[in-house]
Amino acid sequence: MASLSSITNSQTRCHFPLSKTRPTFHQLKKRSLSVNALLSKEIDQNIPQTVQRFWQWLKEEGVVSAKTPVKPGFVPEGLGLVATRDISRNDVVLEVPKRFWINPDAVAASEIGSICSGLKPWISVALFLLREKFKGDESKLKYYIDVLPEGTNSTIYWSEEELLEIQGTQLLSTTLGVKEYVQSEFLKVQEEIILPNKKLFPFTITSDDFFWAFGMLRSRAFSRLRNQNLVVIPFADLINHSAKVTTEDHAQEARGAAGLFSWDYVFQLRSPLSLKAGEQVFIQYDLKKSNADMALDYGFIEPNSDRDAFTLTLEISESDEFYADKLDIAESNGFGETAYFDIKYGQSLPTGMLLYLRLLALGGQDAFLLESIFRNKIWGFLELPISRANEELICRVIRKACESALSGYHTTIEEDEKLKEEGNMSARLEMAIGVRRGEKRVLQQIDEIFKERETELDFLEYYQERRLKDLGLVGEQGDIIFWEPK
Ligand SMILES: C[S@@+](CC[C@H](N)C(=O)[O-])C[C@H]1O[C@@H](n2cnc3c(N)ncnc32)[C@H](O)[C@@H]1O
Repeated sequence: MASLSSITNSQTRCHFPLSKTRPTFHQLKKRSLSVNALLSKEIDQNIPQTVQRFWQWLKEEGVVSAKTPVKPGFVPEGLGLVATRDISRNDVVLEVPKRFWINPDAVAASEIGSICSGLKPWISVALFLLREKFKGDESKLKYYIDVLPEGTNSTIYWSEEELLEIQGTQLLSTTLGVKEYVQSEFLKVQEEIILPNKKLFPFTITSDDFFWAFGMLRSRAFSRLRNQNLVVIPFADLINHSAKVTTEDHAQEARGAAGLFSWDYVFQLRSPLSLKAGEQVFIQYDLKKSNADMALDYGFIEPNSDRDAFTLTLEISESDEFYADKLDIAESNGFGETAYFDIKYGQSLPTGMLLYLRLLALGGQDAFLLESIFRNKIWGFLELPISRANEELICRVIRKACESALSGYHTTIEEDEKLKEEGNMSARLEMAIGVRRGEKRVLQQIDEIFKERETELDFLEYYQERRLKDLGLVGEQGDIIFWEPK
């Protein structure tokens, strides 16, 4: 669903103690749970007034009608959409006309359009959302804003104590990087837009407010629509995620009825699964996201290991005597000075990773391959082992990196598993344990791959041997071929 990865995707490692400027977490709004089987056409009376008013507003605006087969309900994931009758797979469950969409176009057409025109899209939408929130009764989106939560379990809202639970993880460094980025964007927008335009922003916007808006966009915006990279769709954004859904194409823009007599673009959501009345409608937010991404963006993770991942960052060192040649080769083959490889649990190493590693480790007697006469062929050579020394160095460096990363976590996999078995923990601690266990499992998997490779070093075929074979000077069994003079 929301894939605001373009906002930032920092891989930088940051360290404790945390910066003191960190914003504090908004308390999650307590929204009591109630039944999820909402079979009547009217909304359940146990549901808070805010949700009832929102539903009423949607009806008055013609967004929902007797034909709409879903309505808001309280579910374990917070608010969600519940089927009011049986729904077949691919049935349209809701349509929201364009005039309700919250996106950069809506900002441009609003009172703050002219002052937001040079801003990053997400910042302009965040300001718009905040302004609507502060306008209260004056806002035409009031009933929608009233049903938005005060936060999520995203790691950007975790306390210092909670963040200690993800010590040593990539999730921690990404979280701190994102927080630093959002905070600096806030200070900039405060100075350049908010404070100089008191008439348009006649209220105080704090860093916590800005983080709230960022978290809402990150967890609720749809990003894969045609022409729409960042759009929040009231009502549609009540839909929750389920791992049971394995397809992603549930949302689309279509021409449809935007009122009793008008037609416009509508955002259309289809159910990926067939459902019985009373069941919750789910979608798949993003198949590609790791559990760490899910924790940061949405504030929940999946329990299975499919989303366990670790990003390996490899870099051509400027102090490498062959820096310029290696960089040239990397760049000619779609890489750069730094390369990021997302390694997933249970999957083979990403394409290009071994080649990039062999390039990084190239030196000594193999350095002749860096000469310009080999420039067009070198990437092909790197597909297979170059020399024992090269392959051995790769194994050593990677295994050492895994060992060092593994030593940065404050618990072992076994300890995490024991804690998990004991159960009875907060959602955030459960996420922390899941992510740190997942990262360690991937690191162990990487270590295993290179450990096994170390045992094969004597049996691999290297560049020189292949070359001699190509020239017909070595037989398939490695025997030297002699020529008898005729
Ligand atoms: C697009 S909103 C969905 C509506 C939301 N449940 C609400 O109460 O407003 C996304 C947020 O819903 C929650 N959510 C969605 N799917 C979930 C899941 N499978 N497990 C836990 N929380 C989920 C998370 O807080 C997430 O950030």
